[in-house]
Amino acid sequence: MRVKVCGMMQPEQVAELESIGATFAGFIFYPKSPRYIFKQMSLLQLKKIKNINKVGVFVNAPVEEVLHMVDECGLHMVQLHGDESPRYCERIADYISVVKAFRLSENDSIEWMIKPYMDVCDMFMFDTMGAGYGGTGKKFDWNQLKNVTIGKPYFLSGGIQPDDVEKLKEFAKEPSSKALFAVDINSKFEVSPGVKDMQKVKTFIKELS
Ligand SMILES: O=C(O)c1ccccc1N[C@@H]1O[C@H](COP(=O)(O)O)[C@@H](O)[C@H]1O
Repeated sequence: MRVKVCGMMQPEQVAELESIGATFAGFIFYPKSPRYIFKQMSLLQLKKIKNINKVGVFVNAPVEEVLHMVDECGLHMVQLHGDESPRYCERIADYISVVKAFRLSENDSIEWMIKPYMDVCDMFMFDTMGAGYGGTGKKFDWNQLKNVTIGKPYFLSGGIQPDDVEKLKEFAKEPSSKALFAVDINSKFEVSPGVKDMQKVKTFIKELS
């Protein structure tokens, strides 16, 4: 199973990701996040990272700013984690692959939420609704995804933790999980915001593969 390690802030830790089997590194471009990339990494350091797919995570940022960062930092994919409209996603998707994140509450109709985005995004992400926009460390009920036709590859996110490996393997076996593209990990693997426990990340990826 592919793994995206999100909220990376330390160049030395990013450098390790490929060799331990991660597919994507996520960088948060949301200034209000404790994982805001430019708190600990310079633009030049980010530009120099070449050995892993770089995903930029944005929250309601102006389109021009997102596209500027895509070019400046050499991003491979953009994750839109705010309240971005389908038209907004479409404008970004003209230039780069777009992952639209949906923050789920109990009883949300996923089919209804994703429908307007179906033709304007490349992939989806499902995360947990909470205070703020992401990095809540909380899980939603994955059963909400059962019996839903997602129709696009998706990332499973929200509070995924080191001891979730067996649960994830079981989830991936469900017929309705065939669109599961990758697992997204973040705050539950941290020593402090933006500083990952790389041993935990390594063990998780190894056990999951
Ligand atoms: O991590 C953040 O600070 C953040 C801020 C704003 C938008 C998105 C953010 N992170 C994303 O949230 C998911 C879930 O994180 P967690 O596992 O619940 O901590 C994470 O993978 C990021 O993509």
